[in-house]
Amino acid sequence: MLGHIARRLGSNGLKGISPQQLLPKETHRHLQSSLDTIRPISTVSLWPFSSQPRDFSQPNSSWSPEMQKVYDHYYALCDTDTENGEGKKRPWRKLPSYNRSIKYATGGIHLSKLIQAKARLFTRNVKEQGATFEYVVFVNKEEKRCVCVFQAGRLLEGAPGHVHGGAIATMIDTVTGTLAGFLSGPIMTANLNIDYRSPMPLDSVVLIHSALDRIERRKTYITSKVTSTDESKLYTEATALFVSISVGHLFGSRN
Ligand SMILES: CCCCCCCC/C=C\CCCCCCCC(=O)SCCNC(=O)CCNC(=O)[C@H](O)C(C)(C)COP(=O)(O)OP(=O)(O)OC[C@H]1O[C@@H](n2cnc3c(N)ncnc32)[C@H](O)[C@@H]1OP(=O)(O)O
Repeated sequence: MLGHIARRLGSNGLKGISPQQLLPKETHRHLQSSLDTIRPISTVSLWPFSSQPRDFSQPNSSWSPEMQKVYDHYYALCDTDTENGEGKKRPWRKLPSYNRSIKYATGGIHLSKLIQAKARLFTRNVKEQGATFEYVVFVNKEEKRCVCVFQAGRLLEGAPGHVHGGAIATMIDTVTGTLAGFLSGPIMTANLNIDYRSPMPLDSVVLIHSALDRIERRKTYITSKVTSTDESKLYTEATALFVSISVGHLFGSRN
C-alpha cells in the first residue's frame, strides 16, 4: 500500500535519505500532514477538494450482462441518497476505486501529481476497458466482509484459455487488502496463502468473498474464497495477513 512512494524514495540509491532532503520543505510538510490523515475507507465521506478523482469501478460497455446483473444486485442493497438528502440505511456500500492509492489520503488527488506522477495502481492501468481487471468491491461494514465482482479479461491468460494464477492472486490481495484497509487503516500485506481449486476460464465473472477472521494487535487476518456468481463452483481459497503500518514505514523509518 502506497509502496510506490517508498520505492520512489528508495530508488536511485537514495536509501537513508529522508523525504525532507528530496522534496522542498513546504511540499514535504504538506505531504506528511496529508499522509498522516490516511484513514480507513469506512471513515472517508467528504472529499476536501472540488475536483473528484475518477471512480474506475463504475459500469462500462465492456461489462458482460452477467457482470452488470450481479453489480445491479449488490448496488440495490447499498445505501442511497434520497431527494431530501436523507440516505436510506442499508448494509452494503459500493467502494470507489481510484488509479492511485494515494488518492485515498486527504489532498491525495493533488499529492498524486507530486509523488512519482506516472505511478498507477497495478490493476487500473490498462487503457482498453475489459482487457484485464474489471472489478467492483461492495463492503458490508456490520458483517465485516466484502464481495468483489470480478470479470477477468482476455489479456490475463496463464494456462491456455484460463486466468493466470498471479492475476487471481493480485485480485485476492487487492480485495482482502481493501477490506483490511477499510477496517484497520494503513496496512501492508505480510502473508498471502492461496489454494487454486479449479481453473478459471478467461472472460469469467466471479465473486471474491472476503471476511474478517480476527484482529490481534497490529495484525488483521482475512479469509477469502473465489466462486462462480451463483456460488456453485469454487475456484480459489485464500487466507491473508495484513500488518498495520505508520506512514513512516514507507519512508524507511521504524514503527
Ligand atoms: C494506506 C491506506 C490504507 C487504507 C486505504 C486502502 C486503500 C485501498 C487502495 C487500493 C486498493 C488496493 C489494495 C492493495 C493491497 C495490496 C497491499 C500490498 O500488496 S502491500 C505490498 C506487499 N507487502 C510488502 O511489501 C510488505 C513488506 N513487509 C514489510 O514491510 C514488513 O515486514 C511488515 C510491515 C509486514 C511487518 O513489519 P514490521 O516491522 O512493521 O512489524 P513486525 O514486528 O515484523 O510484525 C508485526 C507482527 O506481524 C507478524 N508478522 C509479520 N510478518 C509476518 C508474516 N509474514 N507471517 C506471519 N506473521 C507475520 C509479526 O510476527 C508480528 O506479530 P506479533 O505482533 O509479534 O504477534
